[in-house]
Amino acid sequence: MSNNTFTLKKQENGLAHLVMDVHGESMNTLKAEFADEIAEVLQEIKSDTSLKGVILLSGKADSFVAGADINMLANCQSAAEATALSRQGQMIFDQIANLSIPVVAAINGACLGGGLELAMACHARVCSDSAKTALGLPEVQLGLLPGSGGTQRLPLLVGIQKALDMMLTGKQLRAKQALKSGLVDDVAPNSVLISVAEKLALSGKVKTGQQNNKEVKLSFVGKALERTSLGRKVLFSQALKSVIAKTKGNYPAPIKIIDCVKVGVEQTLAKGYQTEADHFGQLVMSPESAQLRQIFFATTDMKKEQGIEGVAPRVIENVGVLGGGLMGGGIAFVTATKANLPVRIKDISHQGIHHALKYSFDLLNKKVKRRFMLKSEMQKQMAMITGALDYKGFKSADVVIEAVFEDLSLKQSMVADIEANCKENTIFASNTSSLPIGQIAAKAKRPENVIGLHYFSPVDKMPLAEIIAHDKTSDETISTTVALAKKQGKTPIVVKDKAGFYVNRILAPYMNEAALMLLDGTPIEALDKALVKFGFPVGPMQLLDEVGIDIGAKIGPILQAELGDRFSPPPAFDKLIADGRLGKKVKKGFYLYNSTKKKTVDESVYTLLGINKTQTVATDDIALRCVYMMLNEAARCLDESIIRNARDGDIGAIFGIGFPPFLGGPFRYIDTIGAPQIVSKMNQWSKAYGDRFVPCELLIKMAEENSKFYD
Ligand SMILES: C[C@H](O)CC(=O)SCCNC(=O)CCNC(=O)[C@H](O)C(C)(C)COP(=O)(O)OP(=O)(O)OC[C@H]1O[C@@H](n2cnc3c(N)ncnc32)[C@H](O)[C@@H]1OP(=O)(O)O
Repeated sequence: MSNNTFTLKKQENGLAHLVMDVHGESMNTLKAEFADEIAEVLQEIKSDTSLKGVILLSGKADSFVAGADINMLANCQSAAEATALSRQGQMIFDQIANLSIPVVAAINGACLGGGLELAMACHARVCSDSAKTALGLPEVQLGLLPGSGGTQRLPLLVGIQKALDMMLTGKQLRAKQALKSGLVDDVAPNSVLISVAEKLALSGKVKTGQQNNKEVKLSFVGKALERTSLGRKVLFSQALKSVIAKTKGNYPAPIKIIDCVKVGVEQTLAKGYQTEADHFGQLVMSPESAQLRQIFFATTDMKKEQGIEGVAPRVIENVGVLGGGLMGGGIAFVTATKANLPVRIKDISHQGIHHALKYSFDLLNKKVKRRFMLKSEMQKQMAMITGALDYKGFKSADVVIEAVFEDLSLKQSMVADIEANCKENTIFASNTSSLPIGQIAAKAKRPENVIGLHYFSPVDKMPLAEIIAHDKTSDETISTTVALAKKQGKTPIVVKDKAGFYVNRILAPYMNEAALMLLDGTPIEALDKALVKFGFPVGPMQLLDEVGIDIGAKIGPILQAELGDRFSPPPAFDKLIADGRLGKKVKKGFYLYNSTKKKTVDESVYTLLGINKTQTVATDDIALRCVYMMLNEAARCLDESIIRNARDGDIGAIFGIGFPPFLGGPFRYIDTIGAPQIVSKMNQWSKAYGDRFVPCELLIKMAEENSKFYD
């Protein structure tokens, strides 16, 4: 077998198949070292005058090309080196585009980043209708931009607006969407993909060389925006405005993406390519991209871990869910639709079952309405979810996930019910956010089967799951629960059974600090703005409104009892509960929830809490006081082995709380700032504001040694 990545195989019909297969790797990625090989293949194509066309395909069974090799980019030592890589990619793809015989890409599976840029350099594209087929330019999620011509080619294929939307969000298109947008020319079942691509290549309809730019179909408004200089001015300035509003200036890549497109459209393609390469080089070296790439590496590693090393998970065929509320409904949804497992819900009322079924129905129906899903597929998925008021149908459950009210004796009785009604080895997984798993398992006959499986709301969207083993949980239970969470599309972290586990434990002091500043007179909007500017998706006051002020108030005393006074709930907050001010769910919280779209603070909160509004804390200090409380607690969690390592702590905070991804998570952020600086600031604040700011032992030790969490 040849060791070449690219092989040209001539066919009897006069076409050649150009197969890309990076040997020894599960996925094709583009590496600089392929340049010579590609040059040779291109020369071979050019010199064979009998060739009628080329079909570019992947040698991997279910993926095309996953982009440029991110490791290669991470190893770049200078912006000039990364710019040169970009230039090299652009030049090679340009040579493909300039071939005088039709080159058609046959795409099955992931076609992302540089992979899509390669496909766009071909003269036409056909993709399979497989669920695995996804086309997109996700570079922005790595803090980068498409650096092999993507910022110039995509607008020519799908229009400026659609191209910006794809590149600024990194969203991936399924086959049908790709066809509708003009990104691909045809869609076919994978079994006939190559013959459809061949037919197209031989049809005489594929334009080659530089003349392959067909006109993008645009609506009337689309034409006005994209085909007039005034329209484009509006379009680009709106795009920029919306990017700045969304990123608060924390992410440089989106701004540079807009610039590349603008230069290519308003000036010349050549200048567009040059701008793309220059910006790409700068972004590869940016700290934001370095952190975002680390998140990719961390999550890729985590996909391979199985809970307890060397302990294989048991096969899961059936899942039960107790409680049809918001969490139960969400858990049933991801179990049926992502894990593809039949799920049986038990609730005490028909209404509860109905609620849970409706949760899935509404989400799936939205997909059907948008034509992302066939009605028959929706019916198939809905048929996986059934409900009952008793334990009928639970006998075969391998895992039962409990999502009932946060009440210890209720949860203990659920454990007893499952032990009585299910198999000997059925796992009982509790979705508690605050009760110790050891206590839930206290009366269990088989405590080794009891574990915590903590999801975050909304379950269908939030990517994290905390897996909490108490001291008697068996290793097999841990590995099996980790496997289930992964199947449900979650990134699980295994944490220790102590109050608040990891995520709520680090969130609580952050929220408390915001509440204390509010009680000191800092306006609600100033608090929220400061933390959104810092990079959180919402501010702490808005978060309290979303989660429920009563929920926050419930967890506080549990944490205080087990972990100490730094968790004592802010005084006067019980007045909010007494006032029925529970947050968004009752349309009464820190903000007003009337029909107007603009978010407005409910000024009556200040009177209720006896607050004299005066902003005395500077915006940066507002954010840092909250964040440093979180960092300190995260370091304590690592010191107490609540989390297994700093990586889990970073991913947990980013995926569970929305800790700013461009900062890499609490531990990477501590490394960036430096433990000595953090300890010194916290010592200052502890003198000014109280003992809660006293830095933990681990941070003090690290400050003394000037050491870091990561090498
Ligand atoms: C110049 C250009 O514009 C710049 C670029 O192209 S930057 C890269 C843009 N591309 C991306 O961001 C895609 C990144 N990859 C992914 O999102 C996912 O891997 C995927 C959706 C393609 C597949 O997901 P999944 O099936 O779960 O497989 P996953 O475990 O993630 O990946 C399989 C292997 O491929 C590797 N891989 C995937 N894409 C990679 C990439 N772009 N670079 C390096 N390695 C990559 C993974 O590290 C993993 O390696 P391993 O088996 O040695 O651990």
